[in-house]
Amino acid sequence: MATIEMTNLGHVYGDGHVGLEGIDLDVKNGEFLALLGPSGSGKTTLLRTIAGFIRPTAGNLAIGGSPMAGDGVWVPPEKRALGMVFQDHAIWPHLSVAGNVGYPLKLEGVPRPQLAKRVDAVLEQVGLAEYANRKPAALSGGQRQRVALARAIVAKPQALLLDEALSALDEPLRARLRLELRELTREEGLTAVHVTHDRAEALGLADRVAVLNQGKIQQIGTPRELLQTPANAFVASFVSDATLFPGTLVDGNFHADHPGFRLPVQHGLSRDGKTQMIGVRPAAGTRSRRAVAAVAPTAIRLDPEDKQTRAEARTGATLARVTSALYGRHGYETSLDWAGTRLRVLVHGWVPKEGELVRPVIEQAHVFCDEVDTAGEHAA
Ligand SMILES: Nc1ncnc2c1ncn2[C@@H]1O[C@H](COP(=O)(O)OP(=O)(O)OP(=O)(O)O)[C@@H](O)[C@H]1O
Repeated sequence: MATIEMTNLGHVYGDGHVGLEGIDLDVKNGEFLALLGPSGSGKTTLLRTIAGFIRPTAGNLAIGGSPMAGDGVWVPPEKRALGMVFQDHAIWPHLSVAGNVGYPLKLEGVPRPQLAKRVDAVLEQVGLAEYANRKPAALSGGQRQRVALARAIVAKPQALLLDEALSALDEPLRARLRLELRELTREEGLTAVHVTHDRAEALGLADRVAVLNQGKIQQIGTPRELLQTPANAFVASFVSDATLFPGTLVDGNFHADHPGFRLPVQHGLSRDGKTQMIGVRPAAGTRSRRAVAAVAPTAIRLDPEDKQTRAEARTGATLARVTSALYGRHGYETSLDWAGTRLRVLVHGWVPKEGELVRPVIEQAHVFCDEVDTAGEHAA
């Protein structure tokens, strides 16, 4: 277990592609950190840079307080004492389970009795004690991934690096391994960095999550912080499925371009009531500027179709039409067409029907300045 410190870390690939830029990230001792982001955001590049498979073109990396890369220092991967698990559980088919798990210790020249003891202990931890003599071909996908995990931790690495390690597994096995992985890293006090594009997995598993986009960190925070106080429109949209509404901020009041958008509370931060407008940071001396409001699916109430909504529709009010409603664990995940904007809403207590006319009531929005370009890109 160790800290991992990155300062202004960057990597430009040989063809000029920017993989990472200006990464400042400190992973604490024993912390479980998830790297989350869309495809091509730099998650794998960052993990491979920590592992030592990629040499950064800028900045510094230290593990356990020792410099690994930067300022003329370069420590190769095999000298970094890290455990790695990949998506495709690269284990050797010709070795038994115990042979696979003990391999890193054998390379280190650990004496046989000591090696056998440690292998037994780790196999016990991952629930494979009875499978020590089996060949990988006679194991299930989940069991093979447990072998890969046992092999990664057997030599007590400084940190565990996981690259989409659970992504190839089906639910509910994946959910079970997620829990086991968390328990195991806690028991061993392991520092872990886990790459995933699965938001639920990152939020459910990690102490903190670093959200990446286009090679840069957008926000680092606890799952709660990312959901409650997203740093920008990208994070709100990617992490919470927020719908983005471009508009203008005039003297601290947000005016959306969308004809139906209303924020009941304007001017500032009213955190006490249900209706909030958070995160308005108007630039000094600027009275009017473009901005974007991010509205999470949980921050909108839908009033179902009734006499009143039908009457409103006749008078030209901007109502929304339900395009789909999927039953989920937390309610109906509902998509709507709201005057050309695709709106996502989580509905409780009633079942929205396709084609139904409903009235969206926005209860909370995060408003961000300076992000109209990003907003345009990510608006649904
Ligand atoms: N070998 C390479 N040469 C040039 N560019 C590369 C190379 N590998 C990755 N890239 C680019 O670097 C950026 C980051 O890629 P990376 O694989 O780290 O993203 P990722 O977030 O892990 O994506 P995914 O979830 O699809 O695996 C992308 O724009 C990608 O096209």
